[in-house]
Amino acid sequence: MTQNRVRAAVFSAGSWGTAVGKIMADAGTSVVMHARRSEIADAITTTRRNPGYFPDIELPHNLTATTDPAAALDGADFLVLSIPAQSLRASLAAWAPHIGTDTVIVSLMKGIEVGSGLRASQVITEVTGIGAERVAVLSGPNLAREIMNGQPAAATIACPDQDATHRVQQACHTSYFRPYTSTDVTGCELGGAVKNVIALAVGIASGMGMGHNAQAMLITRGLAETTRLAVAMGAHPATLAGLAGLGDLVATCSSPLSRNRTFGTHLGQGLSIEQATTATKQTTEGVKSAEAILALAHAHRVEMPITEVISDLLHEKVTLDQAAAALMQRPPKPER
Ligand SMILES: NC(=O)c1ccc[n+]([C@@H]2O[C@H](COP(=O)([O-])OP(=O)(O)OC[C@H]3O[C@@H](n4cnc5c(N)ncnc54)[C@H](O)[C@@H]3O)[C@@H](O)[C@H]2O)c1
Ligand SMILES: O=P(O)(O)OC[C@H](O)CO
Repeated sequence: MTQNRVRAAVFSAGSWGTAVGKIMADAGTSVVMHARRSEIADAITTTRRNPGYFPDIELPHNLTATTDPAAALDGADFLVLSIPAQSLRASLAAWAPHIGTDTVIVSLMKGIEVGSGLRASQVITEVTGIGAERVAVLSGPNLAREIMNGQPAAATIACPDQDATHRVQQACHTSYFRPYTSTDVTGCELGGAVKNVIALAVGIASGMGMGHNAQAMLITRGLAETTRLAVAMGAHPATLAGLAGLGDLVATCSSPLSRNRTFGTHLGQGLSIEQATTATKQTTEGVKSAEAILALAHAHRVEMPITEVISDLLHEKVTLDQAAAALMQRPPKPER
């Protein structure tokens, strides 16, 4: 690994933040993680391990951590944001005064803000006043644990400014992580957010004892409704057939490592939403975002039957059996 003199501040030191911090450090970028808890920050800097998430994985020597947002952001070329989408607005408002005038913000978040219906990149531009050309998103089939284990993965980095996209690409390209570039921010963010809701549905089906036919049906029809919404909101359909769409959907819906799929499995097995939340522990974006995505679907007059049923289930308006019947008993129609 060669040092490239580029600096990245990664907020925060959760599962995906830690994995992307490691990727960037392995790519030669100097990384400072921001952790809320001093015991996590101290452990990362002194033991080169994150005891809260990956106690078994040694972190690179060019990655340190702090609880001080100003220190983390001092001289940073990139601010990488990886916190729950619903807490982005409040947290970023506190960090914004420390962001440099040339810093490019990279969003890793896969959620839609409840109430506003905004994607994370839109919340970022609204809160910071920074132009969209300095806000990139990174999304793809990226289960953090596999990447921490050094297994190969790829992602899409999207930003309207191609120079910014290429700089982010260089700062996170390693032997095990292959980033592609795109200008379709909307498509990447919607692909990442909606796949979480579809993964909840697949998990529920699996928990209820349904087989691979049912799961494949949900994945395929899930992609159809994701693409309908994304295209109605200005995305390119090819993005939804790429890493940030189909790729992420397949990984998340298939893997027991996915928190969204696992949460759904718990519900399908009869756990309450409260019990599933306790059992899942880490951020499960689909649970909150389902409602916001459904509101977008209504606003854009797009049919999203799976999202609608999952939103109804999460609001306890229907039972599991009623949800399954609601999908299977829809009027027959052509596939497209
Ligand atoms: N874990 C993955 O494999 C993965 C992969 C790709 C994308 N993502 C996305 O990355 C985002 C973060 O997920 P994660 O897996 O790192 O979650 P996580 O639960 O592992 O970590 C969340 C981090 O955010 C911090 N945090 C929680 N609430 C906060 C608040 N109110 N203000 C500031 N910080 C807060 C926590 O301290 C923690 O460091 C999500 O949008 C998720 O969809 C996750
Ligand atoms: O664990 P999940 O369900 O949040 O999914 C993680 C990543 O988004 C997979 O790409």
